[in-house]
Amino acid sequence: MKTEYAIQAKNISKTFHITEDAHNTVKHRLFNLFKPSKAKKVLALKPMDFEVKKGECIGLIGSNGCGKSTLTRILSGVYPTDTGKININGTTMLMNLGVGMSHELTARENIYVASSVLGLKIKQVDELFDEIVDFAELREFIDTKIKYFSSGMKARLAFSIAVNAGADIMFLDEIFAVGDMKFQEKAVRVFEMSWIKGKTVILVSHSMDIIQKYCNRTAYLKNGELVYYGDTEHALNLYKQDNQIVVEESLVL
Ligand SMILES: Nc1ncnc2c1ncn2[C@@H]1O[C@H](COP(=O)(O)OP(=O)(O)OP(=O)(O)O)[C@@H](O)[C@H]1O
Repeated sequence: MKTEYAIQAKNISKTFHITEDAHNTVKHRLFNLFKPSKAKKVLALKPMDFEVKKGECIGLIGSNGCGKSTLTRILSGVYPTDTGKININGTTMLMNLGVGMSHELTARENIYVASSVLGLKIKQVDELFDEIVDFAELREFIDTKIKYFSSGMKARLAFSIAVNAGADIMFLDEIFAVGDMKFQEKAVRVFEMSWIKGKTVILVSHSMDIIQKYCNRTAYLKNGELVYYGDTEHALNLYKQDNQIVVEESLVL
């Protein structure tokens, strides 16, 4: 039987160009007259191939700044890739703190915009609207601009839209680390359901337990490089080995 892929990415990479010490205030300019701003390149993702089969739940692990969010943003189309090619088979939704939603729009407007991006018609959004609002538990704030929302409220709204509007491929960036305890429990329950329903999930998490529990394969990133992609147990072991905490003997009581 032919394998069906949700994501096929070949030779993708990303470099960010940043300027350090931009002298954009008068004070800054005066004190730095003879010191030009420095341009710097950050190679956030080294060239890599990345494939996800339909219905898989893939873990993405690695230390802070190793490129996990950059990879999910490239695969979900938020950032263009510098090199290579990406084939996506289905609708995608990236869930992390409010990415993909407009801060100047209300929760109601964001529901309509995000759902239509996922391919729903206005009538379908009308039908799902109450379910999305109730699941997110945000009825009171439905006509509030989301720039006034807490990070947990934004994450709840994004999660509820994705789950109810039915994105085929979900990028969940630390989704279980936001929201209060009650919402986290609900998110876990729904997550298990959505997964069973055959959705494709790419799960970014610093929680080894969550990765171990849900992911059949895991990618381990280190300094922008994909050092391992395969068996979850093995990926977690490599990550743990690289991050063994050495406690100085003199500090041990
Ligand atoms: N928009 C951006 N502009 C410039 N540099 C960026 C940008 N986004 C990320 N970077 C840099 O790219 C590198 C990878 O960042 P990324 O956010 O992908 O890491 P991460 O693995 O998701 O980290 P964390 O676990 O802390 O969330 C870092 O060095 C970061 O500073």
